[in-house]
Amino acid sequence: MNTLAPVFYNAESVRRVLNWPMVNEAVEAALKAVVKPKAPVGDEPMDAIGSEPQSNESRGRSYVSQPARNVTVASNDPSKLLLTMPAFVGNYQLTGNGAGGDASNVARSTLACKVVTSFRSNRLLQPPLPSINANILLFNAHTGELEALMAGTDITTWRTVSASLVATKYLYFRRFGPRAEQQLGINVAVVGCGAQGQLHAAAMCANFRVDKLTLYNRTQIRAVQLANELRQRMAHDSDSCYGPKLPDIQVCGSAGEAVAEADVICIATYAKEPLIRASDLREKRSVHINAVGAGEVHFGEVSDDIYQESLVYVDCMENARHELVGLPAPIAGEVGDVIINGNYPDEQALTIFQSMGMASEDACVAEAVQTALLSCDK
Ligand SMILES: NC(=O)C1=CN([C@@H]2O[C@H](COP(=O)(O)OP(=O)(O)OC[C@H]3O[C@@H](n4cnc5c(N)ncnc54)[C@H](OP(=O)(O)O)[C@@H]3O)[C@@H](O)[C@H]2O)C=CC1
Ligand SMILES: O=C([O-])C1=[NH+]CCC1
Repeated sequence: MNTLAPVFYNAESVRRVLNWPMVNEAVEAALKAVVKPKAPVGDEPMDAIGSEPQSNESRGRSYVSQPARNVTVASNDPSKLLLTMPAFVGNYQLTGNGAGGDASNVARSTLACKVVTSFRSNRLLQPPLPSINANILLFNAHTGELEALMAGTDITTWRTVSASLVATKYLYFRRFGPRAEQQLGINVAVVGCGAQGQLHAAAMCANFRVDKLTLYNRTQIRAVQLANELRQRMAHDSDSCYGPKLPDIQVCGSAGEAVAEADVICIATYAKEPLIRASDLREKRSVHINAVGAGEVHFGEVSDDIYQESLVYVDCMENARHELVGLPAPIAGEVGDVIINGNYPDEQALTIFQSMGMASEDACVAEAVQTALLSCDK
């Protein structure tokens, strides 16, 4: 029997404890946990006759149960969607770096279900509302009781941006060396300056040494507003999280112009047609793209000729089988596998992180947020 009523954590409480070290660590844990262990050499015949490879749990590794998300079309308008995203993440560890002062290395387990709507017409309302609205149910992983209902809109934006940060660290920086993310300056382009694009722009500058940030948005005034906000915020916070030199921030008239000199591109729109093409990218490739948005399909906003030249990585191979049908390139692997095994791309590679968004990321971040909030109350 549930002896305590579930706690409600509103958006303000959640925002109070969100920080990049905490979210990045939780998202990295989720990305690693989805990786299925490879059967050891010699075990293949067992797998071939239908036995499951040994589970992550039995090897003492983290593991995930994450069924394909359920999508409900929420009116006659097929762009209004309700997504149900459950996940269990078992046996994962966080060092506590940023997680509310809880520095214990104990293994954690998390059971959660995010319920999220994507109503892109919300931005046309007066006043506008976010396109994505989410709430997360957090259960006691041992008893199954509902412990908390947590506002999940900010968690969705932060964990999605964090997945791009983690992918950039391992798929781009680590090709140049073990601490390249602390040493190398990069040019970043952000295409689409909605909720996702805004936080991608701020977070890239807060987590990496960004020399130049180029912004493109279909409605240009939003890119101009974002550029002004970022310049003000960075000048104000210049001692804390940004590198020795503040980035040069430019607003561009086209997506092609924005990406022309970029090392790292973040694209997060609802566009169904490609906004960037291979001819837009600089000739000496060595470029990484975080492809975040989804129009009709996840991969509509980047052209086929870019995919065909790229190594494409995903957050979760199993989800990709459902959600990336028709992807114009083979999938090279999972980001978590690159983190675990250190099999980084070559320096000159063109890489894409095809971000679908995982319930396990929401679950791990929500658990870290809950831990941080509980430790604030002590
Ligand atoms: N991978 C993941 O885990 C997640 C992905 N997403 C996806 O990220 C994308 C952005 O979400 P979010 O930022 O919250 O949405 P917003 O509504 O806040 O922003 C939408 C952005 O897309 C632009 N846009 C829309 N249609 C077009 C078009 N046809 N051509 C060019 N630009 C267009 C808008 O430009 P304008 O200002 O001109 O309207 C705006 O910049 C969505 O596809 C969403 O589904 C969201 C959450 C998680
Ligand atoms: O992963 C997620 O939460 C979402 N992906 C697209 C809309 C919301």
